[in-house]
Amino acid sequence: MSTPPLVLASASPRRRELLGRLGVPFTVTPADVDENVGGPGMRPERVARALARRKALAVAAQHPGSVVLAADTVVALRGRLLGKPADAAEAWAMLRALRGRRHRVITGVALAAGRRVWVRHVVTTVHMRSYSDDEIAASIAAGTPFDKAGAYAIQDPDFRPVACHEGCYCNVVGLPLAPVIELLAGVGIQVPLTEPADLLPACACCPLFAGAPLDAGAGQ
Ligand SMILES: Cc1cn([C@H]2C[C@H](O)[C@@H](COP(=O)(O)OP(=O)(O)OP(=O)(O)O)O2)c(=O)[nH]c1=O
Repeated sequence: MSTPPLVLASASPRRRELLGRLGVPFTVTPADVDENVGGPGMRPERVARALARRKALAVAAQHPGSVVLAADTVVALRGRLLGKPADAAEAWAMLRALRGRRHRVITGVALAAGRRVWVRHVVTTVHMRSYSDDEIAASIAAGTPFDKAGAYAIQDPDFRPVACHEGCYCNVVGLPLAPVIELLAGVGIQVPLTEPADLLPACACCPLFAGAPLDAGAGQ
């Protein structure tokens, strides 16, 4: 049986690069959806899952016969949801609120085939270091915050705002590969992993990338 074509429903260069590392062929069609979902009290997991689902189904409607992968990343700080900052003032507020504290990053992942859709999510706990106001200003001047949930990039080689994280690193960058591998297998797309025995239970994808920084980096 031939495997269905795979479409990544994303405009994110980071998601494109992470999926590319799995070695399965795919094309890209960004999803254009309303990112407002639920009410103010909605749990971050539900928001990330609902938006990933919405993106996958929107692009699946344009690609009958393909399977469509989409994701959505949100940052949750003490019950508040931080999305992408609208302007420099919002980026300042987010980076000051996150400074020296712990928060959660949740990415919802959805795979759609026609009108069927499967959804997963992954949570990573991130501890920020106590960076200075000058470092925040430099990051904003570089333009890094504006397409990132929470106004930062864990992969930013200049700012390096994260002290440490627990769980999946790729999840923070925008695409946790363990559930992606599982969902693709479910529709008959096998990822050519060579060393599955080496994968850690806490994060089945990060060891694949040890020592290999993202080319897409922080700014793109
Ligand atoms: C927290 C964090 C987020 N991000 C990025 C991942 C996502 O691209 C973005 C969150 O926004 P999303 O709305 O999840 O995604 P997007 O609009 O960039 O792309 P698309 O919907 O087309 O797939 O923030 C990082 O690159 N590094 C980080 O450390």
